Amino acid sequence: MASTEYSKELHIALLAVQRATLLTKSVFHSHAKGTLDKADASPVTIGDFGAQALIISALQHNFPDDEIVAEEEAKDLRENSKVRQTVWDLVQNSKLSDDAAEKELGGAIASVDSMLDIIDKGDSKGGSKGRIWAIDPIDGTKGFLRGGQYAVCLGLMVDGDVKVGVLGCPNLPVDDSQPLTEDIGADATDAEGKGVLFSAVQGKGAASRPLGKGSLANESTIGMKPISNISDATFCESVEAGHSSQSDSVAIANKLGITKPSVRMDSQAKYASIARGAGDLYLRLPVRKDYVEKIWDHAAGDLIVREAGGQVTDTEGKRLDFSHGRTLKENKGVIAAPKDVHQHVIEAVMSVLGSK
Ligand SMILES: Nc1ncnc2c1ncn2[C@@H]1O[C@H](COP(=O)(O)O)[C@@H](OP(=O)(O)O)[C@H]1O
Ligand SMILES: [Mg+2]
Repeated sequence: MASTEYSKELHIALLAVQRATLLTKSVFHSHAKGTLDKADASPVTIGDFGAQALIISALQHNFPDDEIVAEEEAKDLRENSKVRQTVWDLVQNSKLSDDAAEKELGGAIASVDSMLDIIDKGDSKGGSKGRIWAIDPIDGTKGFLRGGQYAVCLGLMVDGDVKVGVLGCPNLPVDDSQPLTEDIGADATDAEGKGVLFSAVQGKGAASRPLGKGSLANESTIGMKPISNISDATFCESVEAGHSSQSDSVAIANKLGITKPSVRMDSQAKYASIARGAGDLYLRLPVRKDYVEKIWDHAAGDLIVREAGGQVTDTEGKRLDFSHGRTLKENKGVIAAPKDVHQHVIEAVMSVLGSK
């Protein structure tokens, strides 16, 4: 492997996200087949803890001095021995079939207690200094439960700037050119041709590759689709009406002359989908004034879209600012679009939101 800046970080992040995404898929299957005791805990809880443990253990092995901001803490696992055992069994059985890759990630976690300590390493306050990884072990909780879209997300920030981003999207099609539809992920977990790892390094472009099961398969460069006429654009938004205003998005679409209905999907799969040109715009329009977005919900997707030729800002046109701790407290909502139409979209967004 050529050693350019952040190439080791990218390589480890890809393998760590691959291993964790495969774990979440196996939880979904065991749950669907009834082999996971439903009384124990929700499959999201189990998948979240397992994926977070696997990613942090890989980061600690390779980058022991880095800080980590992750969504979960081990408190509930420390208090519930049955769920703890379920997660521990799963983590022990989640190995990549490529032994060399598994070794690069540091191999198995030593004990159940060290697994709990590893999960709790994700408690960094974040901030504007140093190397900080942001992890969302299962983003799009609701999508995961529906058998739809969800993503395993990992980003590296250095001095508040995202340098590396990786998204594991097990239910998106491998084929970058497949058009975006709402049911793309529904029940697709086992289907052929699903499962993608997206990645980007600052200044080096964005790529996709099949999720696979062993060594990392060949990557393809991805890029946003040029739009000659904004009225032909396809936009994505959350499935959850509580996460993004679906009435404001209709008004913004009208203003831009967009007639196609939105494509609704959960998770950062939205960022990935527009980055590969399967859709054009991603609108996330605040519903509650007091909600602050979390950095782990955006770090990887923000970089992947920008490296694919897009611009990502909040609803006022300000770049997402990852230097303020665990949240994006200086931003409201997200607007992602190809660079050359982004300003046009922001004007429509500001006009609709400003007139409310
Ligand atoms: N009121 C709100 N507004 C915006 N986002 C919210 C929200 N409440 C929760 N979220 C975040 O929205 C994420 C899912 O985004 P999306 O709607 O794009 O799938 C959730 O991540 P998790 O699923 O990891 O909890 C959660 O962090
Ligand atoms: Mg999330």
